[in-house]
Amino acid sequence: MRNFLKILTYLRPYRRKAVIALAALTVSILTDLAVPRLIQTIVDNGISKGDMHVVLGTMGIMLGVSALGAVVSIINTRYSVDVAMGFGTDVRTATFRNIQGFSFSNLDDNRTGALMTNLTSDVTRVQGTVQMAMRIMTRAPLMLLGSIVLMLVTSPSLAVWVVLLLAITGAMVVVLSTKAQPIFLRVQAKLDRLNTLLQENLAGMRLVKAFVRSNEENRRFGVVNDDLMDQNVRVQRLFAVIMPTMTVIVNLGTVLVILIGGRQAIGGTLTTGQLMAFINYLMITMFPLLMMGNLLVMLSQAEASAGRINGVLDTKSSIVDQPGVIDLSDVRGRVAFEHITFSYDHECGESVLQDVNFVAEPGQTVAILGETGSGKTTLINLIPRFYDVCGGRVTVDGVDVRDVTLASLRKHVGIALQEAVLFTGTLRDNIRYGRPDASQEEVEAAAQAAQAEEFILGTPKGYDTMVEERGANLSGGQKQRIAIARALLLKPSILILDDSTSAVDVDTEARIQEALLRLHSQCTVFIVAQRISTVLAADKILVLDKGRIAAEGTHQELMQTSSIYREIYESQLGGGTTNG
Ligand SMILES: Nc1ncnc2c1ncn2[C@@H]1O[C@H](COP(=O)(O)OP(=O)(O)OP(=O)(O)O)[C@@H](O)[C@H]1O
Repeated sequence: MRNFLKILTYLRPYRRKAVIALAALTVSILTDLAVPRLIQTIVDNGISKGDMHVVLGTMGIMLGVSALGAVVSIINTRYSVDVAMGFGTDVRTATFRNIQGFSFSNLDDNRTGALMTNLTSDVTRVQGTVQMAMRIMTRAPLMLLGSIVLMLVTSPSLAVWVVLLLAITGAMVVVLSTKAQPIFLRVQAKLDRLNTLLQENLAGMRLVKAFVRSNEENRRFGVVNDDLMDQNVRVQRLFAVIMPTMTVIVNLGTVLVILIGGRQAIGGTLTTGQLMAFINYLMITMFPLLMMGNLLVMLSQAEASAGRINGVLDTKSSIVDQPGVIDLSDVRGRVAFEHITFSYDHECGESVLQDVNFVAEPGQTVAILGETGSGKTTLINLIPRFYDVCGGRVTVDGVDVRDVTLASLRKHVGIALQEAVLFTGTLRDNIRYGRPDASQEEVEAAAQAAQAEEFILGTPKGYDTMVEERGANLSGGQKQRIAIARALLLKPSILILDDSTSAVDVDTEARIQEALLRLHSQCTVFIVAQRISTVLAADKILVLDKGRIAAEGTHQELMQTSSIYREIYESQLGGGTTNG
């Protein structure tokens, strides 16, 4: 229960409402417990003695008690719903906010599907359990206690038998729910797997179709879905046995009470009213006790969910501002890599970058070339400090990127990521994503430089055209140009284009480069490229090979000095233009 109890700290703002809900619950229990005693009075003092006044008077009290019971029940439900919903919303918000603070490395460690499950079904389950806790879960033990006390007061000798029966039933409930617990946890695990599979499938539906893998996907889904069904069937089968068994026990208990109580009543040591009260107490005690079985299972599910939520909530971003760091201001754009070693492994095991050294002077265009997997994206990700290095340091204007605030560093770095991610909203909103206050003129200027304006104005609604989920209504090249415009709008001192013109035709790419040239004096540009035509005009070309800089220089220099570069050049442009 450690995780569930820990997450209950989020109940703190709702303490007052929780107390009201529990107070209302206590009154409602008292009213429930009063009814059998009132029936006893009606039978013993009214019907047996032929006193209609007692019958009518006690009935009046019963009605009043029932009405009070109904009112406090409504109050209890209202307040417990308020508490549970508020609690659930706060936990969801806290989890979401913590995920927003995740570093790239934290995101690498957490699968999207699992995070989605945390934010949806896990939070809902914990929230549901809190609501149950304030209604039935507290009710059951209190009811049990109250009934036992009242039974002992009514007839201690009969109560002893009933307490024995309750103890046996309680033990059975614990045994059965302990048996059911692992099955319920397995159902949960299967459901999580189904969610992850569904999410992956729906996100990649186009790929599934393109590769004609629907049958295989149907089979995969079928396996997981059948698995879930099997587990659910096992749970239901267990319940099919548990519920009738419990009913038999309740009935046996009633028979026992009638047998022993009947004898006492005939012998004159127990009144008929007391006997009836006993049977009623047995009923109102047994059912909450049986329900405790379900509640124990619910608690263990909530514990598992709370464990997963706590896992996310306790994850601290691996990239944070160190104490005493300053804001980076007035950036000129000199970027230096000094003996950089980097690994994705938290323990800095296998290196992806090794002893990388270079300097990009303000206003220079630095192109990074290299075969796939050579470490190009990894290298540029170190400039905005998406990851921390294992050795060496990355500096901007001579300052280590770890010695300035993340927000101020990233404000000066515009980046168009390898995969152009767009959000639902208008094209304008997407371009303005990093600077929502930008004017229309600024948006247009950025779109023009990114060669995006022509296609934007070609759409019926222009800048107001809605982008569908993940930019589904745009072409790859259009998405890339919006992503470049988005980066340019920041007017960054350092601009990073990570293979972000790969889906754009060569002419458009050349026009984007011309526009970037005009920005030269204001901005240091890093271009990761696969196409050599993209890098010919760069002030400096870095050729990466298995995480090391294999060659560095301008196009002309590299044609003289680097065989790897010459090979790439020959293979792509083979004897064509040598401008640059
Ligand atoms: N998030 C990550 N976690 C672990 N390993 C990674 C991660 N990202 C990249 N790698 C590994 O690091 C190496 C360099 O990857 P990187 O993406 O930097 O290459 P790249 O040169 O940009 O390749 P491409 O041209 O295909 O984009 C690869 O071996 C890759 O498998």
